[in-house]
Amino acid sequence: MKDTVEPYVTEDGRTIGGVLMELKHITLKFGGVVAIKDISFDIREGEIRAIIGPNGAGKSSMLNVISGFYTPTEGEVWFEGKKRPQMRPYKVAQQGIARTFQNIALFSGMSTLDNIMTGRITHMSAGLFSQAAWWGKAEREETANREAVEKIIDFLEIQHIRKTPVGRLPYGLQKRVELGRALAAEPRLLLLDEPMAGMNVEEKEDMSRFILDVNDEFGTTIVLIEHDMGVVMDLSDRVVVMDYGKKIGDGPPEEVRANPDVIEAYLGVSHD
Ligand SMILES: Nc1ncnc2c1ncn2[C@@H]1O[C@H](COP(=O)(O)OP(=O)(O)OP(=O)(O)O)[C@@H](O)[C@H]1O
Repeated sequence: MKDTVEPYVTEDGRTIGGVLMELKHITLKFGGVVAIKDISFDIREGEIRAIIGPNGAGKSSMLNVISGFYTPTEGEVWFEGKKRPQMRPYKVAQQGIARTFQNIALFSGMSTLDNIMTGRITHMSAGLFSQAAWWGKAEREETANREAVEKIIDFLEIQHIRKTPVGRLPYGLQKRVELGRALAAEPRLLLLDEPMAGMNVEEKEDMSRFILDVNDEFGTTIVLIEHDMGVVMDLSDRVVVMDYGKKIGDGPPEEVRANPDVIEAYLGVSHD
């Protein structure tokens, strides 16, 4: 099953396909600090892949390599069977990779609707000039974008706050709006940086359900960084474990949980 590159069906009926992204021998240095040391792993189509590890292990740095925000010092990123050349993050976004951030990065004075609309940017071809010249095209595009955003609002059950400035929303709902903005890009690969951080139990349950629903209903491949081990064990198909920039474990949650190196480095110490 998990060790083969053949597609397989999970116990809960989801199909995991071939390799979507491959990280090959990634090293990332910041001056003298080696944040990632020669790490390789793959991400398969349709799976939920978790990256865990103690504080400072290099998880966010790895997510930033995947999103194209950081260029690795050494190593290669392969996406859809091709080596990804060095490219700007917005180009990577256009390839179908979207993300949320550890600290909420929304426009607090803008409504839920408008914030999610900003996630459609990669689907907007009509620039300002062409909007003036081709009003009809821009209008059709606007309508299509509005429809896509409304669907996301329904999906995330946030109709009641669609007009509310997000700065006035409780934290858990702000995180849901941020997820909505990432979904608005209709990503093939969705990167979630600590989606449950700072949430209460009920908010975590809601967010877990939405992550599973996104994966199930849209077939979106998801990579998430998470500290809550219960959440990681419940949600993920496979887990990469990092410690001091190195990979010390990689496999299904139950296998990783039994790995002595992981127990020593991570599971044995308390977090947050
Ligand atoms: N922009 C940067 N400049 C210099 N050093 C950095 C930078 N970003 C990360 N680092 C360093 O790289 C290492 C890994 O950091 P990173 O934030 O990736 O870890 P993390 O596992 O995500 O940690 P946390 O769980 O605390 O978010 C740390 O030693 C950190 O100080």
